[in-house]
Amino acid sequence: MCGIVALLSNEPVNQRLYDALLLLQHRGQDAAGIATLDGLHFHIHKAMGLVTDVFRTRNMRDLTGNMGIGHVRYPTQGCASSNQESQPFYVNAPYGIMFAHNGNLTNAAELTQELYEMDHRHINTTSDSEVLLNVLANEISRVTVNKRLNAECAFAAVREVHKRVQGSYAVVALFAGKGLLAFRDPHGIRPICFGSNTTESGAKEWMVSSESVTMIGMGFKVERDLAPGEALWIDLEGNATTCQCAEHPESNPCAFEYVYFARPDSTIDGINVYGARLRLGEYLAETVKEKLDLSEIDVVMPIPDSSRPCAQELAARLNLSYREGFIKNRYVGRTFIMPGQAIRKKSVRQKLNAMPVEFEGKNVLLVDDSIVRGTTMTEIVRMARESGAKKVFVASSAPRVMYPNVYGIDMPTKAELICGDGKSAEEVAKVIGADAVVFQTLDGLKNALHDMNPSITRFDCSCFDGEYVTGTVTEEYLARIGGANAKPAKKADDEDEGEAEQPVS
Ligand SMILES: O=P(O)(O)OC[C@H]1O[C@H](OP(=O)(O)OP(=O)(O)O)[C@H](O)[C@@H]1O
Ligand SMILES: NC(=O)CC[C@H](N)C(=O)O
Ligand SMILES: [Mg+2]
Repeated sequence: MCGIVALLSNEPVNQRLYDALLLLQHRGQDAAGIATLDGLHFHIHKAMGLVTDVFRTRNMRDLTGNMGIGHVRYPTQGCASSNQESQPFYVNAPYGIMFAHNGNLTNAAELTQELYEMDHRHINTTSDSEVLLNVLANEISRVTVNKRLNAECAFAAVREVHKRVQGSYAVVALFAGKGLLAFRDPHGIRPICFGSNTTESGAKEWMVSSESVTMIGMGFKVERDLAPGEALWIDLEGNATTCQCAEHPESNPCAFEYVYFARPDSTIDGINVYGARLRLGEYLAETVKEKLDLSEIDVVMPIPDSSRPCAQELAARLNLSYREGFIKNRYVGRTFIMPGQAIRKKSVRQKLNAMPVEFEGKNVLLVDDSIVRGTTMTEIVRMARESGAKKVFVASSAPRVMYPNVYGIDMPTKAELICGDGKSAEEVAKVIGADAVVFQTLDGLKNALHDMNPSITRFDCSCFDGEYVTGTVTEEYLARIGGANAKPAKKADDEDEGEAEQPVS
């Protein structure tokens, strides 16, 4: 999952893009970048690291201009530890395009070859986002032969992109001297929304972002989500036009956004994420009631951060007491999206600390939003026992994660998933050392989300049920990415660290 943002204004945008990226930091911790457009000149700064580490005062000063885009990266393809694969990406023709992508293409290898042989375009990284940028650039070139780039041309190009590209994509692309294009894949797997604001001088400014929290946090009015397959063009005068570009759009938003990825204070496709997590707690409470003897449970505890709303609702429904037994170190980021198992494992202990006073002599029910590789829960159960818990039960607000995700969450192989070999809840309990484990049912997940927005009839639940909504994912593809991703990534420490300056706050 990455975070993308674009801002078009009549005032400088550098500081506000930085602020927006801070609000999207939970979507990607590996790299960050901002590109601004000043007249016909792009300025860009991007590097590995958190937003606060990447941007120094001198970088910010260089990012002049009243429009720009930003990106925080959580890699799914290509090299995880490369400055060159951090975004935004740039191509100089046609016009000069600065580009940021959230999602994952499932035909990037075929497209790379096709781009080289048919379109004579060279891809110089292993990032699927560079591939998508070049497909877009190629289609823009084709539709603008003897024409000036405008909304109509941009939409025609997006139609062609939909035909060639498979997978998930939410994109912002800034064209030098022309305007901003944003678009979403025909299944609407990854989120993207847009909003506006009227400045003190009366001018209208626009923001496009992965999540509504950036707009709310920065005083913009959320207009709406881009619909699946829809594109938005905003010209340099600030005139915005939208167009449905897909032949058969379908709304299949990613269920994992609601379970874990997105911020609870965002609303995606009409579903408030916090509300969805409470609802998941209601359904999970029903399953816990069926599977466990409630009289045995003394206390319900969340695993900070993401499981809190679910755990609170579950405790309330079951009339059980709710306590915080784990204290989170606020300076350690999200462990699931860290690169590499060793760092993830070490970080769980650094991030969470158990308070014996809440555990001694008690039977505890620990609630997490998901158990994916089992890294967190294995450590957590051990810590609960070390702190004096008698019995340790575990509940997950997501069903068993059994299949690779190919749409933007970095879990490409079954082998790395604790339930990838089809383990039952009892078998998982043995592996993580719990007395019992209860998973949300698949229907519980689907119903909870559907209740929140009945107009959406199918969510992308592929990592839970193995059904890939784009219909283009083959066994051969899954085998290929499993192999490719098994390659050890280059260590982040190998990169140039640059000179230290004061971060901008
Ligand atoms: O089974 P695993 O592979 O360990 O993955 C699942 C865990 O990872 C996430 O936490 P994370 O620390 O990333 O973020 P959070 O603070 O938002 O809960 C998620 O909330 C689970 O706790
Ligand atoms: N999670 C994402 O959206 C990743 C974007 C892109 N596939 C990359 O690996 O950089
Ligand atoms: Mg967690």
